[in-house]
Amino acid sequence: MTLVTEIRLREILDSRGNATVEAEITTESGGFGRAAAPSGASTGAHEATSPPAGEAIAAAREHAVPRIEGQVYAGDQRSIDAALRAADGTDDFSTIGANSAVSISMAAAKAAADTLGAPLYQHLGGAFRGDELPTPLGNVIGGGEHAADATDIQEFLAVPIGAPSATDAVFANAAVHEAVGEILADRGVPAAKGDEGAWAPSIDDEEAFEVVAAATDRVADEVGFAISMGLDVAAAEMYDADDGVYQYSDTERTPDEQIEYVAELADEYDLAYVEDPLDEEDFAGFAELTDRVDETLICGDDLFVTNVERLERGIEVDSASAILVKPNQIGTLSDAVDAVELAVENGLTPVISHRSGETEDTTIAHLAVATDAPFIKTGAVAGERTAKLNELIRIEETA
Ligand SMILES: C=C(OP(=O)(O)O)C(=O)O
Ligand SMILES: [Mg+2]
Repeated sequence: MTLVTEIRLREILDSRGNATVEAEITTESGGFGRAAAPSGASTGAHEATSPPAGEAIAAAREHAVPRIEGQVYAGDQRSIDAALRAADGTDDFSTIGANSAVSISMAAAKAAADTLGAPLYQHLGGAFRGDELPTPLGNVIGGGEHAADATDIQEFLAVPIGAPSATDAVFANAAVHEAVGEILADRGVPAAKGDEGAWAPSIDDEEAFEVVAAATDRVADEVGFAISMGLDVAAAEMYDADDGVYQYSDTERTPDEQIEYVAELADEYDLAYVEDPLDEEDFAGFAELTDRVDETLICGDDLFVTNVERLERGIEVDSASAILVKPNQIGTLSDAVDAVELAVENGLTPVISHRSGETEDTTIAHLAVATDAPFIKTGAVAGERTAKLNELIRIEETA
């Protein structure tokens, strides 16, 4: 039986060394699930609220735990997530915290899978899910809010679109990361790493494009399949709403100039993917850019924040061709899956994603496989990133 008998909550460390929430759930027949909440640095203004871990845990113990223990079945994910919403009583989880909610939601799914003796992706995706595995987007150079004194654009991503398998794609991204390190060294550029394990050199965006293009070309030649480039501009972080301009280190761009700039980059570098090219309130600007580019996925992260209401707004005006899905942006697995389903019904590509602050938790690898998402964004190297990538390799072996 999957009746939840016990929920334990504790503070653990995330990859930035901050406290985050970990949940453990035990079921009546001894099933066990453990999950932890990630945390963002370049968070969207419309994300669910995550208070400090200690406060979130205290609130969840008071409001949510008594409503679930002995009363809700872990295998019934919708009921678990409805109980979390009812316990919280707000739209944005500001009572118990999205960090408490998402860790309990994910731990329940894992406890149910354990009780059933099934892998998590199978429990979440069911027997008749598709058999495609997601292609990983690997962050190889990063700046913005994820590193000091580095690029303006937050993420330069390797996109191994021609990889014959997810495993080949994972290794290709790591090879691009290594090649970027070598090319930077050849140029005499010292580089530490940012929050997600990507190189964080003190170079301008133009040089980063050159370096990543050289690295993807070099590795594509070695592995014999196509590797494109992608970006997360995280443009909301550089948008100055008072002046109505995007602030770059060396220049500023009006919204029209920003659209022009990103469209030119997409053309010049054959970008397969651009996330958050414009401010999180600019549904119309996103739509203009999506219309301008042919081959480039335009993805909304801060724009949609995994929220079906914001996604509906974007669908009405054709704002984007892809949506980033981060379970902790919205607070439960059910809400995240609803966003994936609405996106797919309307022709948008779902991209399941990590946060810049992560743990060893591997739920998103299973979620991506369960939902047949074509892409997963979870870094290229660093332990908390390879935890998910290695899980994908294991899943590919058995799925
Ligand atoms: C992963 C990202 O960063 P953060 O978790 O800081 O929002 C992102 O912006 O896509
Ligand atoms: Mg983003």
